[in-house]
Amino acid sequence: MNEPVPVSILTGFLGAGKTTLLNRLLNSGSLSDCAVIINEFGSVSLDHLLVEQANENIVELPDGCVCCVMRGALVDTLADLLDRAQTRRIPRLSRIVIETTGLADPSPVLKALMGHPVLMGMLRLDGVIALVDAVNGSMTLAKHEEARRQVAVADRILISKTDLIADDAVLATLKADMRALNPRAAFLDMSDVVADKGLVSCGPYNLSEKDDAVREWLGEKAEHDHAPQFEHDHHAHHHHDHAHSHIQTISLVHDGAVSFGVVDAFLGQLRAIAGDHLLRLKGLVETMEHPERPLVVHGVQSLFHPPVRLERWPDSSRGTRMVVIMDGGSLDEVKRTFLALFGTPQIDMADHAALSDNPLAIAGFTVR
Ligand SMILES: Nc1nc2c(ncn2[C@@H]2O[C@H](COP(=O)(O)OP(=O)(O)OP(=O)(O)O)[C@@H](O)[C@H]2O)c(=O)[nH]1
Repeated sequence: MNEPVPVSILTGFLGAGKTTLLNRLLNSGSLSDCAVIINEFGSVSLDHLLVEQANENIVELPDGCVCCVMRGALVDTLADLLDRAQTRRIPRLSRIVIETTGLADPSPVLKALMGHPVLMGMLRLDGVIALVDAVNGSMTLAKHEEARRQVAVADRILISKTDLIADDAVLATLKADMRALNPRAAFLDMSDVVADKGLVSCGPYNLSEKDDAVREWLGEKAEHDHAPQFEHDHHAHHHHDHAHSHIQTISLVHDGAVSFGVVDAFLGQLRAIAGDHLLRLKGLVETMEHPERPLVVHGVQSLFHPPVRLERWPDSSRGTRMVVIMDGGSLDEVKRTFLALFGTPQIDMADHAALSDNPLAIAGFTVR
């Protein structure tokens, strides 16, 4: 009988750096005999395009958040991978890594796996690795229950974007916030970690080392009624909260190339329109300046990363595909601005020149 295949869960709030870490692991060869399951929130999926390697072991779950509606699809995908490995249609798997969406509470995923006796005969739940962005981390933990749960269930917490933090006190506060949620997890700095197999291998997931609240979420009766540091409710459907909250997503698509100035103007306008409501922007853009090298844009709350260019298009589509995720605010305004700037004429709407010549627009970016 084959040894159970370890399953690692990679979690972390929107834009924390999960795909960046996966790319480092894939490029270092550490995941060569592993399968990677990617789940994304938003109907235009980009993550699989931003993962720099394409092979049959990288599987994208269809649109939807794995913690809510996608648990059935996850179980089917795992069963299919195991079947393909057993029937030697793919090589034997040494590990499966599941990347959750940034809005996922990982506990229902863990619970779904733990509660599936057939799968658990063939799989072994290994570590939960949570990524936390040093720039937005404390604010995100304060505002979003999903982020608190990601930290609480983790065995290992990787802190990303420490290179962007000038003040050590910010990091100290973040670590204290995370300690309050998870007293035992190891903290690692993303800029120090070696991207090898050891990073995703934490050893069997050990519930007895977890906080009472975590054991309760995972269905193990806890001694106490609640743990005060988590403002979670005990309603059976707590994990559906984000589906009914103010979090909304929009996909913006445009055919044909645009100038870099248009992209720059749109990013400036987006910051102004969305303000604190913006959780995430990511996109691939065909620019007139380098049509063969797509521009990748990333915004994570108020932090906009410098756009980068990919060497080539990851698939046969061209043009612009962007996803914007907001917590409240007006997606409609974002859409109208996009249509105006990207050159889709609309009645009663400012045109491109009026918007891009706006003296209040936020100053631009340089492209790496
Ligand atoms: N400076 C810096 N940028 C980082 C670091 N980690 C990630 N980023 C940037 O953060 C942005 C978002 O990173 P992703 O890897 O796409 O984040 P993600 O968690 O996969 O995002 P979602 O799937 O949307 O939740 C990108 O522009 C990355 O280059 C880091 O340690 N330092």
